[in-house]
Amino acid sequence: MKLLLIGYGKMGRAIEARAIARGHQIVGIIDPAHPEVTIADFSPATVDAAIEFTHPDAAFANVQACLRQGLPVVCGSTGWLHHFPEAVELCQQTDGSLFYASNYSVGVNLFFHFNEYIAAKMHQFGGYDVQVREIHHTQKVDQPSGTALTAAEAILRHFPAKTIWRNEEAQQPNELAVLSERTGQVVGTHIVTYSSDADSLELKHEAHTRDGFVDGALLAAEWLPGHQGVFGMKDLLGL
Ligand SMILES: NC(=O)C1=CN([C@@H]2O[C@H](COP(=O)(O)OP(=O)(O)OC[C@H]3O[C@@H](n4cnc5c(N)ncnc54)[C@H](OP(=O)(O)O)[C@@H]3O)[C@@H](O)[C@H]2O)C=CC1
Ligand SMILES: O=C(O)C1=N[C@H](C(=O)O)C[C@H](O)C1
Repeated sequence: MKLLLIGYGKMGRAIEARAIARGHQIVGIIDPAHPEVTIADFSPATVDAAIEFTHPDAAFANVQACLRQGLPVVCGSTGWLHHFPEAVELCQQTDGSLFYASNYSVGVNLFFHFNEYIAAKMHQFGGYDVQVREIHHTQKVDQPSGTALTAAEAILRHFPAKTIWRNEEAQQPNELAVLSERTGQVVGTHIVTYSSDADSLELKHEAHTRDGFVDGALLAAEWLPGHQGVFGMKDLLGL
């Protein structure tokens, strides 16, 4: 496949290496260090899919540019989802292809799946409180992490005792604490803890390397061309 990389940081470089090893061709790299190359230079004739891992402030404009150019786009950037409804609308208007996941690792998507199940059961049986924690490297600019927010939003949907999340300790019983920690080079750890006076149940995902994110993003890029609309890992993995 002919891939356009948007963002050439930790994820962009790791995706480049893995993509080439899988036989793909990198036809362009969009990087602030080379402002002369822009998304507008590419078209469906030259690109099968774009893969976007940049920055919360840059992602939406990049997704818009891809959709306007008719490029299927796989986006992994976090911290821009307040614009997601606009991205969905533009995707519909342009008959485009957009794939988004706050976390591309298969393990995390199973973690999301089981978290939804457990949240619903905990609500049904009662007696438990719940908290989300995420730990990442100190270069991460957004908090809470996109992954923690996906897990928190699922808890709000399936565990109605929690109606709102906050990025600190809960002050009221209806508040879901989503706690963030930044330390060292931690790739990404997410923990959901359900606790009662009697016992605790912890669901934990710990990324050891970025390989899981990279492989998932490449799988999405291989799958997306030919699929029109807005998709996520549930579509790809059949969850
Ligand atoms: N969904 C998932 O599975 C995962 C998501 N992420 C998310 O992906 C994003 C990137 O992560 P990561 O690679 O670790 O971050 P890095 O900071 O290592 O890399 C981001 C890169 O994007 C560049 N950049 C900034 N603005 C633009 C722009 N307008 N166009 C093109 N490139 C730009 C930066 O350049 P410069 O430094 O010059 O500004 C930098 O090289 C984050 O939002 C992170 O949360 C990360 C891992 C997994
Ligand atoms: O910035 C990161 O590194 C990561 N970001 C994503 C997030 O915000 O959830 C995914 C992963 O945890 C790594």
